[in-house]
Amino acid sequence: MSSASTLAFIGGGNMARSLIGGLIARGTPAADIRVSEPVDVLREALARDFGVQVGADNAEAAGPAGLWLLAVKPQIMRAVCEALAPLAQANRPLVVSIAAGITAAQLQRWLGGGVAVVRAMPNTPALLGAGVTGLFASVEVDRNGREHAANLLASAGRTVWIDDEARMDAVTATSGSGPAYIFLLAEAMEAAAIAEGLPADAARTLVQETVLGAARMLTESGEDPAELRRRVTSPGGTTQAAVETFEAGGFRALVAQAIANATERGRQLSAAND
Ligand SMILES: NC(=O)C1=CN([C@@H]2O[C@H](COP(=O)(O)OP(=O)(O)OC[C@H]3O[C@@H](n4cnc5c(N)ncnc54)[C@H](O)[C@@H]3O)[C@@H](O)[C@H]2O)C=CC1
Ligand SMILES: O=C(O)[C@@H]1CCC=N1
Repeated sequence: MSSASTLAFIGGGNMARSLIGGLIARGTPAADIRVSEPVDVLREALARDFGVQVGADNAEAAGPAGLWLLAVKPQIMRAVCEALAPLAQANRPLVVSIAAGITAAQLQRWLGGGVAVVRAMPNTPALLGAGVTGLFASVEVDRNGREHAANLLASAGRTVWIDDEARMDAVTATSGSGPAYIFLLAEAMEAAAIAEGLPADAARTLVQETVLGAARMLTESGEDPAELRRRVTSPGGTTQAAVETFEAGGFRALVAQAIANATERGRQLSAAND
């Protein structure tokens, strides 16, 4: 018998862990979360850290659950879904997939058709409740299903509905992968600070707090990033010297190309794993 309140994670890797951490921190009872994960150490860590029910059998985790959260890699999504198709047809759960690229139509087909499918693209700050998730619902998802999916992901941070599924690859390239871009910038800033003679621990603290402070100004002021940047930039000053260097090096075009390539990779993941 499946229960609407029980949630099954199929795959208990990095992103599942971040989402589970967010859910538990915001009051979802651990007893309502079941996780299926083949790697022993990951399974044991989830049970130890969050108190959730764990196992290695996908159907066993999914059987009692009204909502399935598919958190496996795009490359194995087809095999995982096809193995769960009889259960999906019998129980008609709400299925939420967080896989990059994989489309609602593919998930539908692999699960046997007629299943309510939501595509969600969260990001790892979900662990702190500071994530953001783009959501797309297939036509089979009713109002309750949309609310259920949105409430689930709201425990990870803010949610944004996307009407055109084709744009989910752009969401993935912007916010799904986005934390890695900020971490890359932090790595580069730290290395540069050390090269300028700062001790490593000082460089780390300075970069960490700068990223945090800038992110808070961006979100809490609601102001345009260009205006916030302008206020740091004294004419003829140090910031101007740095920003001109970024611009001369093609920073904006590089960011645009990086996000375009990530978007294209989403499409390729769909085609390659069909
Ligand atoms: N890491 C991230 O920042 C984000 C990842 N995603 C998506 O989340 C999904 C998972 O990504 P990660 O957590 O990064 O990868 P991961 O590799 O950390 O997690 C996937 C987990 O699935 C497990 N697994 C492998 N075969 C399985 C099977 N047959 N049944 C059940 N579990 C199985 C693996 O052992 C692994 O722990 C991907 O589809 C990715 O596109 C989405 C948003 C952000
Ligand atoms: O790199 C990836 O493919 C996944 C999807 C978004 C973040 N990580």
